[in-house]
Amino acid sequence: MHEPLTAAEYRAIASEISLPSNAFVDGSFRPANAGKTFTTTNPATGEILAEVAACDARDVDYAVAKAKDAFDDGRWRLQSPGERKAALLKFAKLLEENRHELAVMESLDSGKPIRECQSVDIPDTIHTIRWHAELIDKLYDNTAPVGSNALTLVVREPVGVVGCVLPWNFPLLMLAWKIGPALAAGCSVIVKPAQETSLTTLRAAELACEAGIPAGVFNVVTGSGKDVGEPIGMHMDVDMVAFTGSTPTGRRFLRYAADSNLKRVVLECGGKNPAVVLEDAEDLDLVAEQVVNGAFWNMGENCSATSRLIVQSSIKDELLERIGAYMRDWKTGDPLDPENRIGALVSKNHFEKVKSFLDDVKTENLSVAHGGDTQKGIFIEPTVVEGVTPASRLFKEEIFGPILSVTTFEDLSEAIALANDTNYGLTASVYTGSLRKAIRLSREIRAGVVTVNCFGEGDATTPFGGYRESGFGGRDKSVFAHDNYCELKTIWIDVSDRSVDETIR
Ligand SMILES: NC(=O)C1=CN([C@@H]2O[C@H](COP(=O)(O)OP(=O)(O)OC[C@H]3O[C@@H](n4cnc5c(N)ncnc54)[C@H](O)[C@@H]3O)[C@@H](O)[C@H]2O)C=CC1
Ligand code: BAL
Repeated sequence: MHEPLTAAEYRAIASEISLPSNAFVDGSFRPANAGKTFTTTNPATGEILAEVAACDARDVDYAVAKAKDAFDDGRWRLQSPGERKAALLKFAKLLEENRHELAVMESLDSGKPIRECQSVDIPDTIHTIRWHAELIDKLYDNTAPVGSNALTLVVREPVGVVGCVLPWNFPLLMLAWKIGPALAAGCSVIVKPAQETSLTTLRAAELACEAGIPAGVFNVVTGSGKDVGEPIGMHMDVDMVAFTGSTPTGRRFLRYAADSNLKRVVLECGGKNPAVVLEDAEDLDLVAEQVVNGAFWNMGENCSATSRLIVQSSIKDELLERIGAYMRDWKTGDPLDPENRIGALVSKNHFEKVKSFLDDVKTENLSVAHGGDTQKGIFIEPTVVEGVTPASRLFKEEIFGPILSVTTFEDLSEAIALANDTNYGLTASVYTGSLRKAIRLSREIRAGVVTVNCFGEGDATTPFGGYRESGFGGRDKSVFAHDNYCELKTIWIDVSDRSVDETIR
């Protein structure tokens, strides 16, 4: 269904593509109130793609008012689950019909390899919208076991107006993780894409409207974190914020909520994710393949990226050799060429941040086992660094780039201690031939997702989110995400027989 095109075909789409640039509010595109714009560029070439509306607090006020009107008059939330499902399924169908255009737009705006956009970002986005659409007419509300004098209903109701504040690393997919359950639940949304990557979000809002999701329900306000993100966080009529991004910005949303209306906040933040490889791992080729995929998928610009390889010392050299062999398939270059698995980093600023970790390799006298080249514009070759200790910045800080650090251990207790030696707790993977050790590691590592003998983030049915500074307030994906966007209401109906003298409780 998602057949890949050739590089020439993708480039032809890129040369003809029409790029949205205005905010999308109440069913139509509109410039920023103050008429300001910011430039979005293709990070792989530096070419200017579009001048996008630089909105501010007044635009946020306008969009929130429209979203609140839509929520209050019930044009979406009061539709039956079956009707909302039908509109969301049509939205998914339109995304699918426009998948090549969306994949190219995503790649141009973010530097992501088209091969990933076409095989992961776009199909997973569509699947996420479909999955939440399909869920809503299969969920039953509850009654509580209160006895025969009352009937109690425990019902879910949509939380209200939701601000979705998004990162630049998976622009469409993170949009789907938030708006899939939010719209399915009957909420209205104000989406703030990252400034680096606004384009596909704007196009998605247009397609949602075409699919019959009523005006005012899905709004997009483009601009900076300060000018748009903060006013959303502080707004008295925004009932909830769903955020994916860095931990420092996540903290800000908790402060905004405390300083405004105590809005609900769900945060999906950073990670410093370990892959723990024991000497009894059954297939070191499979381990190498999975570790390479975990570390370098999306250039390591991924909150779940494997960034710390924690390997038993007896097999370190052999595993690194096999990792080197798999890395040969990971070619760096033009993101629109499906042969390339490593594209450009998202921006010059981000490139400088990632490159600073390579500078640490020199100052800390660490050894580069593979890669390390930064010579091509803002491209960084996948890199594996050996001999990293817990004291190193490479071990402690989220790099969000294609750099994998390697640390060795002698026994299981040391492996667990190293894996947990972080303030984060998003994902981890463990590789062992022993079921007992796999289960022990899975239970002892403090992370929201642990994969055994593979790397991954689960699928639409499984919750995604982190322990400690990786997350707060709820999970993305699965039926648990649906609950994030719902209030629980208790309705207590007295059915006691008043003809007899009975105490009414
Ligand atoms: N967990 C994840 O998926 C992500 C983690 N990151 C991490 O964060 C680092 C920095 O990347 P950034 O783009 O700066 O992430 P960020 O956390 O600052 O940005 C995420 C979103 O928050 C908004 N935002 C920024 N400052 C804000 C503020 N003061 N108030 C309200 N909203 C605000 C941004 O405009 C964007 O839409 C990366 O190097 C990476 O380590 C970045 C993106 C995604
Ligand atoms: N990998 C999906 C979640 C994230 O990177 O933010």
